[in-house]
Amino acid sequence: MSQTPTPMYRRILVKLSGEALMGEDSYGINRKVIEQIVGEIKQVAELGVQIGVVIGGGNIFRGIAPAASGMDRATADYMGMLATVMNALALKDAMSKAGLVARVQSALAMQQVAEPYVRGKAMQYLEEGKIVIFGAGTGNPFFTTDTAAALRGIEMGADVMLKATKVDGVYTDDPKKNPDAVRYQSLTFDEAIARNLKVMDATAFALCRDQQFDLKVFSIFKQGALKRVVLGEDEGTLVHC
Ligand SMILES: Nc1ncnc2c1ncn2[C@@H]1O[C@H](COP(=O)(O)OP(=O)(O)OP(=O)(O)O)[C@@H](O)[C@H]1O
Ligand SMILES: O=c1ccn([C@@H]2O[C@H](COP(=O)(O)O)[C@@H](O)[C@H]2O)c(=O)[nH]1
Repeated sequence: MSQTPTPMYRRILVKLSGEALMGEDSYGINRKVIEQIVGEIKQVAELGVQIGVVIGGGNIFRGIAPAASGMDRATADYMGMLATVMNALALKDAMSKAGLVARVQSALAMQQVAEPYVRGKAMQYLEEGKIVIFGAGTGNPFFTTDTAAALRGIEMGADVMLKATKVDGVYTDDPKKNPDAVRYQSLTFDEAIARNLKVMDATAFALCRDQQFDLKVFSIFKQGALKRVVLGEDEGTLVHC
C-alpha cells in the first residue's frame, strides 16, 4: 500500500492569476482550463492541506487596463474587484463539480452573491477542511489581488503564499518579453523590490517581507507543480526575507 506523502505546509494561500483562467482565449474563463486548475488544487486538498485562494481579475477587467482609460481610477478599480468575484464564483462552481467543498467570501458587501469576508469564519472553514476563496481583493481601490493574497495569507496564519501564474518562477526580467531572462532559484524580497521585478507589485512584496511571509512563484500550467511545491520539491522560485 502506498503511503500519502507528508506536505511541507499545513495551511497555504494560493494566489491564482485571473489571466491564467483565459487559457489561449483572449478574454474570460476557459472551461477546460478552470477544470485543470481545480484538478491541481484537488491533488493538494487530498494531502490534507488547508487552502485559501485569492483570485485575480485580469481575464475580465483591470483598473489600469486600456478599457479603463479616461475613467475615474477608483471606479475602474471597483470594476476590477467585481471581476475577481465573478472568477471566485466560477472557481467555487468548478470546485463543487470536482467534489471539493468551497466557500466564497467577498471583501465588498454583496450578500445575495457571496458571504462577507469575516476572518474568524474563514479560519473556521479552513479548520473544517473547506477551501476558502477570497473575492474582491482587499476591498480597496489602488491595490491588487497580489497584495490581497499577502494580506489574507498573513491574516489566516498561512505558512506560505503560493503564486500560481503563467510563468514558472521569478526571472531577471519578464520572460514573456525578454527571452534572455534567467530564472532565480531563490531571492530575497529586498532584491525583488530593488530590481523592480514586475512578477508581483512592490506593495505585496513589502507586506510579505515585513511580516516574514515566504512566497513561492510557480506555473499553474505545469502538471503537478502545485503538489510538488507543497511537498517541498524543487519547483518554481522561492522569495524570502
Ligand atoms: N521578473 C519577472 N519574472 C517573472 N514574471 C514576470 C517578471 N516580470 C513580469 N512578469 C510577468 O508577470 C506575470 C505574472 O503575474 P500574474 O500572473 O499574477 O499577472 P497578474 O497581472 O497579476 O494577473 P491577474 O491580474 O490576472 O491575476 C507573468 O505572466 C510574467 O509575464
Ligand atoms: O485589492 C484590490 C484588488 C484588485 N483591485 C482591482 O481589480 C483588478 C484586478 O485585480 P488583479 O490583481 O489585477 O488581478 C485590479 O487591476 C484593480 O483594478 C483593486 O482595486 N483592489
